[in-house]
Amino acid sequence: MAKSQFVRTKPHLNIGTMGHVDHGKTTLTAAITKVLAERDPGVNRFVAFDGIDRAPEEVARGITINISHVEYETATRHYAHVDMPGHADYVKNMITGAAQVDAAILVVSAQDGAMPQTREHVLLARRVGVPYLVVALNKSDAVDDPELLDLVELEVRELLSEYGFPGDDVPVVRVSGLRALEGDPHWTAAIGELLDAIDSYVPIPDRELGEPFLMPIENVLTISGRGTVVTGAVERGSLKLGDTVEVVGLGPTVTSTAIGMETFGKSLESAEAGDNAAVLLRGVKRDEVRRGQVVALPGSVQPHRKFRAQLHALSTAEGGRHTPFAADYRPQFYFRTTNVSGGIDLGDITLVMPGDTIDLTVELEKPIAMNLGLGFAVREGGHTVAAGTVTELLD
Ligand SMILES: Nc1nc2c(ncn2[C@@H]2O[C@H](COP(=O)(O)OP(=O)(O)OP(=O)(O)O)[C@@H](O)[C@H]2O)c(=O)[nH]1
Ligand SMILES: [Mg+2]
Repeated sequence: MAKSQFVRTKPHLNIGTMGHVDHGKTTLTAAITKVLAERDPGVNRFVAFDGIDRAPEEVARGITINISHVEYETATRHYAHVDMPGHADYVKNMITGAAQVDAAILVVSAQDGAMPQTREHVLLARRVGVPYLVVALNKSDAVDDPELLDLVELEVRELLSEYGFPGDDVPVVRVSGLRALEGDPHWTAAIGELLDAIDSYVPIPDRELGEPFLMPIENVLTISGRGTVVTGAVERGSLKLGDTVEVVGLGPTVTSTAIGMETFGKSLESAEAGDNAAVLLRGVKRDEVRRGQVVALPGSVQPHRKFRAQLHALSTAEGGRHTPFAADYRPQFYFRTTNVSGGIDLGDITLVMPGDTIDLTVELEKPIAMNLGLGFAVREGGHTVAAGTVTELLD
């Protein structure tokens, strides 16, 4: 059965919900799809709360992409929305997902105000380069006192400014995901206001279409009778059907040709930066490629193990360590869609205190496809303890 063709009619943006555990990210995501499905049922589909976190489903004889994304359209734009979990595992998703979002909806419960993970996520959004934040002051139905809402709003604006976001200008919209899901007209209109704020505040991103193609691999699938498919969000550049690509990182570089492409179940002639794409690779076996590698224009990116970086050790208040670390430290380094352990050389520095920003040399156990400016996170025991940027390639 032939797939329908993906038609680019509106600019496409990637967006996500982030924020403290239980502040209502998933409820809000469901509410957005509900409000838009009612507004424009021809293009939008309601995704209920329990439909948002489900595992990827296989499409018979087709190519499946990462379905933890929901898709919707406003009057002017097409959005892919990823609902990021609020627990400690968050950062891994942030690096695989939010590093590629064009904006994030910071969900803050009006009942609780900014909490430790709200702070941690704002900091990480800054570090991994999320360019725009819009605040959903959720659970506003549960707060009767408008002065209390003003106070929470002020507190969130200050927090944003503290981490270099324009706290005075960021839209802060009072919403109730729960009441909107229940169909309450006041809170349904509030979701509309939030979407309007996103449409008007977040500019259409400059997609780096002129850059060499690069897509980090999130998943590898086998389509029986057709071959191996890799999925991910295109980071930069574009890829046409029939183009030659290299799969780089973690092991030997593999050369192949893109012989099929899809996005959200529709076939693509060309995958562009910002697209969630599935790419069928000719002649590649299932075990030759894996998550954590990148698909790239041949010769445009090399695997590296050794590099210089600027590193910010999160303060204890930002969710970081309680104690300093020294040169014998061997944590996990999270790049794009994978993590690798590595050792560090601190030069003259003996101890790195929580809150310090330093320059250091890192040597990874396995090579990662790397360019200058690539961001990474450092985690130990399920917690993010530092965020860094590659400043020099040493091998
Ligand atoms: N009163 C009220 N409760 C809400 C609202 N939104 C969510 N809740 C409730 O808050 C709880 C958490 O909601 P979720 O949407 O699961 O929160 P989350 O941020 O996705 O949680 P994690 O993914 O676990 O971090 C649920 O019991 C929701 O029913 C709201 O607007 N008003
Ligand atoms: Mg959730």
